Amino acid sequence: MNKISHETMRESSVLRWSALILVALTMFFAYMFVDVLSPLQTLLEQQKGWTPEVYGTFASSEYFLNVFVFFLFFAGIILDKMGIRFTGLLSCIIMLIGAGIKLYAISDWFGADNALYDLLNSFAVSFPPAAKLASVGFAIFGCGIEMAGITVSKTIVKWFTGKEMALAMGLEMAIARLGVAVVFWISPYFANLGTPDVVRPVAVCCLLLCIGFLTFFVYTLMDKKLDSQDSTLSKELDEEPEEGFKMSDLGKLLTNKVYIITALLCVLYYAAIFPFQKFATSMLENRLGLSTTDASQLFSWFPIGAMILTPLLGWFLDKKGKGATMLIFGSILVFVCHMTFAIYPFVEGDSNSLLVAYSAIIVLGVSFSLVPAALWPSIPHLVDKTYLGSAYSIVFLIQNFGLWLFPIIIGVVLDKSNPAEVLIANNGVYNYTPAMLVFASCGIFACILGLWLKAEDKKHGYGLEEPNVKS
Ligand SMILES: NCCCC[C@H](NC(=O)[C@@H](N)CCCCN)C(=O)O
Repeated sequence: MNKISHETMRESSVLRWSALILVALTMFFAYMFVDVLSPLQTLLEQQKGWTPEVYGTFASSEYFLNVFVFFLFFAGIILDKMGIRFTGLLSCIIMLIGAGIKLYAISDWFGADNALYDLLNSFAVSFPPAAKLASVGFAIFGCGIEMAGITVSKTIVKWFTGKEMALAMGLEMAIARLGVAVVFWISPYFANLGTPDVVRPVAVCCLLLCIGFLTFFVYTLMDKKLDSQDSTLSKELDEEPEEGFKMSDLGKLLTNKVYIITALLCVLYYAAIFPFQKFATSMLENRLGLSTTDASQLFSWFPIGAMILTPLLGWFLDKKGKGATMLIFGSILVFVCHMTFAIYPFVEGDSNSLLVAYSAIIVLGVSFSLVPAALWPSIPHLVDKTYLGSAYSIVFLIQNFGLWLFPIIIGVVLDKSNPAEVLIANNGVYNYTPAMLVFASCGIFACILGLWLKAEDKKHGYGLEEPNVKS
């Protein structure tokens, strides 16, 4: 009798974790690109005339096509139908195209003697042509990075189900956070290398994106081998082939109450994080009177804190569970941080003020570990794996709507709460209190949804409070 081997590459921890590192590196470089301009808002205003409103609209353009052309919706279907290798490579190519356009838009090559420049300058003149074209590039890049995000999530589920799934997701996010921390350091550094210039750091990050493409390409070789091992194994075990994705599965998703609660929690929570990240450097400059470099370095402790804690909390979730409880605590902490920046009477140059600011940023880092570490591994508990790609894509789609809307809201709130005459009277220092109150309110609503989710889990037993590793 032939002996059937149940071993696939997934059973080798070295190969499993190598696969994770390869896809995580793609996300590392992608996240660097996302925030390359975040620490340079002040320089953008001085050099390119991008007001907070222009900057806010540019920042939110990352999500525009995902939300309004439903790109993410199609990305989920493409992922479920075409698989990880095709979707992952496609997403990298889309990111590179978008990044190239953004680089061109802010460079000196795109200037007044250019027909496209003149065309973009012929309408909505308060929005500079460079910002318009950069927004188009960023919107295309946004399609790529979100498509890559759902592909990577599905990849992790593929390799780690029944194993250290939350730890793996936590580690992947930790590597992405490291990208954000690194870019908050190197972006002002490259910008100020010689004559201050916003183009240099963007060019560097474009090059790094190419490395991300290569690491994903290497991963596809492993993925192909794993698929062939899986199909040989199912033939040997005489298993029925898995049912593929059907359009009717989307209906199942959208009528799944607990899945929708999770998606709403996700949009509210992340609205208080990523849009805040776009304004954080400027907020710290204005609230504490710090230089761009100091504000940016202070803020970089947020992704660093999240980077250290997310895998640890992922490990905790694998071993002990308590996912829904983690979502509730994380939401409370985001509220605490934003309220601190909204109402604490910060004084320029005061060491207590600096201590409070550092503490609030660390609290935010802890929050940003608790929620992502628990949220993403909870999705496979709520839906069938045949439409997991679509399940991730629809959560991302709803979340992207919030990520698109909030930078615009905050830009408008900042402009309205700082009319020109008040700004002049305040020596150009922006009042950030109303904007921070908007962010804080998201934390409260997310917390309420977390409590609801926990109650539903208790009633129906989805296993959100259960450990992932089955011993
Ligand atoms: N495998 C990890 C899944 C998601 C991680 C999550 N990312 C997102 O939610 C993205 N849709 C938005 C990224 C926005 C960056 N501009 C995360 O916590 O990073």
